[in-house]
Amino acid sequence: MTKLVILPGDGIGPEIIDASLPILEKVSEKFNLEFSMETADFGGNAYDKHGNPFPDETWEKVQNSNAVILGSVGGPKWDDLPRELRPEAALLGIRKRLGLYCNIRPVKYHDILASKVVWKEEYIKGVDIVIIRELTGGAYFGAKGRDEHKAFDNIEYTAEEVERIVRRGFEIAMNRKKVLHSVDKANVLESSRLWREVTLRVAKEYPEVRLEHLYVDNAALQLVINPKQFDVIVTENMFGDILSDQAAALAGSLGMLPSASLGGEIGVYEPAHGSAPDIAGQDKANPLATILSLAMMLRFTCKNEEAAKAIEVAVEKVMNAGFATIDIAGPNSKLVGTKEMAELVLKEI
Ligand SMILES: NC(=O)C1=CN([C@@H]2O[C@H](COP(=O)(O)OP(=O)(O)OC[C@H]3O[C@@H](n4cnc5c(N)ncnc54)[C@H](O)[C@@H]3O)[C@@H](O)[C@H]2O)C=CC1
Ligand SMILES: CC(C)CC(=O)C(=O)O
Ligand SMILES: [Mg+2]
Repeated sequence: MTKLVILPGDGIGPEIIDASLPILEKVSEKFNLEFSMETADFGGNAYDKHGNPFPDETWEKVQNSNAVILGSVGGPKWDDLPRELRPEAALLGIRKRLGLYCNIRPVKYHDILASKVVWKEEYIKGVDIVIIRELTGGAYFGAKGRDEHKAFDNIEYTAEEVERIVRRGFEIAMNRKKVLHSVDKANVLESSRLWREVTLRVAKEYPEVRLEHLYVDNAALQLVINPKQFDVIVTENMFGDILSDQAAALAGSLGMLPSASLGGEIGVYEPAHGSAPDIAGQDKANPLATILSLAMMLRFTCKNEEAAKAIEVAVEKVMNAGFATIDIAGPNSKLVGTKEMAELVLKEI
């Protein structure tokens, strides 16, 4: 029995979660897997109800689970709250409390997106990148301060924090093309100099892996002009946050990017995107990032590769049949909404 806690969150969170969960029921029947599911308040809606974006009851449920399925949090309604009460504080909080230092964000180009992406097909066909983002360190968690005239957010990393994430990078690279790009800003930042030193030290244990270092500004450029050179990218928290949104353009939309946050006993699975207030409540959101995050849960928490693949293949089939939500639709697409897209995937399983 896999105990799941579902945190729908804010904005498009509840609609993408509602649409996607029936797929898990179907997978559980087909592959004889047992799940229990409990829903809990988290994010802006939790603040409205409890005065706390990450209520104790939610934390209790999370601690008693094997995995968390998260929609998305945040929105303009909560933007003026003090930092510790904002929905985003709950997100950072759950990552830190569960020790989820390793965020895996796969980015894949599908041929069907040719008319949607801005690249000529020869530059992008075959793009298949895994971004490994450090998730519990750096500027989002370092010392912060503010007075009338000054504000700061420290980028802080220990050698141990760098080593464990970089090691994940090498391990994943070993199982793929044995090429690892480490992204830093070692020409300017002390934290990046440490990052690079540790990476070079760990690299000695993986002589088969070709290691390349890139400064983050150049990495942003290279992702646009020559994305096919990348296979596995490992980087610190904020760089990974920014580069993964940028890389989502290679997959046609943020709505195509799933993620797994790992490192402790309990994994969190969530789309890489946010709560998309601009399209919330309109049945427009692409649920595929969430659906593909369920596949990652089956792979990493349930260790059931067959079930994970079944979801990924079903998504592929639906896309190949020309169905698309508006964010990935081209002139010849069959336009569908959030619910219908998820139903189509379900039918393919
Ligand atoms: N993991 C999380 O819960 C995250 C939460 N946020 C929060 O979300 C709120 C909105 O942030 P934004 O910067 O606007 O980022 P966002 O990721 O919510 O949206 C950026 C753009 O991508 C589009 N988009 C996002 N997901 C989509 C989907 N599934 N299908 C189709 N289009 C999609 C949106 O419509 C928007 O145009 C903020 O409060 C932010 O703090 C942002 C990122 C991650
Ligand atoms: C609150 C942010 C760190 C969320 C985000 O942008 C992300 O995890 O990608
Ligand atoms: Mg982000």
